[in-house]
Amino acid sequence: MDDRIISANLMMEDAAVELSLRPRYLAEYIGQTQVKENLKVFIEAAKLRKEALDHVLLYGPPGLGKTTLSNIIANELGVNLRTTSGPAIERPGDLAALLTNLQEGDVLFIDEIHRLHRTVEEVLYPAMEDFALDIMIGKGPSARSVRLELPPFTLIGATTRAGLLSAPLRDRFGVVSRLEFYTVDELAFIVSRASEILGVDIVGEAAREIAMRSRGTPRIGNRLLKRVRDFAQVRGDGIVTHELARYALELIQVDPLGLDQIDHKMLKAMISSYRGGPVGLDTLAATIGEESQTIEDVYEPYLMQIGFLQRTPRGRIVTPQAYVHLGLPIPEQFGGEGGK
Ligand SMILES: Nc1ncnc2c1ncn2[C@@H]1O[C@H](COP(=O)(O)OP(=O)(O)OP(=O)(O)O)[C@@H](O)[C@H]1O
Ligand SMILES: [Mg+2]
Repeated sequence: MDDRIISANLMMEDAAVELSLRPRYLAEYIGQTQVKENLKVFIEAAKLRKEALDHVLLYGPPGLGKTTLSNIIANELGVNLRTTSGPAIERPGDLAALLTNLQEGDVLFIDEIHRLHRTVEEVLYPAMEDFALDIMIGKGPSARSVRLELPPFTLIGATTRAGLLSAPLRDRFGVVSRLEFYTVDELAFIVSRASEILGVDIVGEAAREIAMRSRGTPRIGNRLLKRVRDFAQVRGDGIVTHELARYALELIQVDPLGLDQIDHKMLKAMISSYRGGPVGLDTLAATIGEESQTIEDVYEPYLMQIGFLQRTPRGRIVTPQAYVHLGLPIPEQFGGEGGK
């Protein structure tokens, strides 16, 4: 079970708070400037032409704001949003029911769109392209297909794994946007905004301290803020000072770059047992008792982003920067002393 405090995956305890912290309009959506600027134009243009916005694919690691952005797009368009997810649509008929219930211009949001069933995906093609459903009536030789018109709509698909999307599905999205990890400044802003909404008294340096340890991910920033607030209330006088934030983050074992004990364990195991790599993904997974896919989608992207891990055809390798961060001597193959 993935219950690490630095996990970017949604946890039960996040759900209620996330709803209240979710920005509702583009102007409140911090960061992702490129994606936002483009969307602003496309939304404006669709509204001017009184047409449905082109289909949008949002991809990137968990917790970066894909669901949030989908809600915002519907709000900005002033249309309804229907939400579902790839695995929830079991049969083509389920999708047909969703589609025929849409009103003109509505947004249908399909989360985890890479997990759509093949047969369902095929129904989606004509729906996306021609706003039509092809329905088979009857069986055997007398079977025939009837075409049903749909109101023009916008499909927004979200995925952490764009690589798993079939080419025909990917090609049917007019707008494809990749969400990036947030900068420390952006995260500090997000944490400050969340503090205001939650009524947490926090100083700027503390918000920044939390931001630095949030792995570029708003969901983690908001979660760390809640934990730090607990310490401020129980061990302090309710005010999140810089010292208190540092003290709390140290106790919950999230280091200054946002790595936890498991990251440390993984990197150290790669160094001590495999001389820093290359190590295959499955070996790595077995070493830390985590699923390969979770490592690949959730933990590794950040470690690569900060330059601690590199992916090579033969496996993952630990970089010199990681040795420095862990306080270990840089090995000879990187021109270091190798602990001699
Ligand atoms: N740009 C942003 N500005 C402010 N807060 C944000 C932003 N992006 C995300 N958040 C916060 O982070 C939380 C998580 O975002 P969201 O649920 O949209 O992520 P997601 O990409 O859909 O994750 P998953 O891949 O797990 O579905 C939101 O509830 C919101 O509070
Ligand atoms: Mg989501």
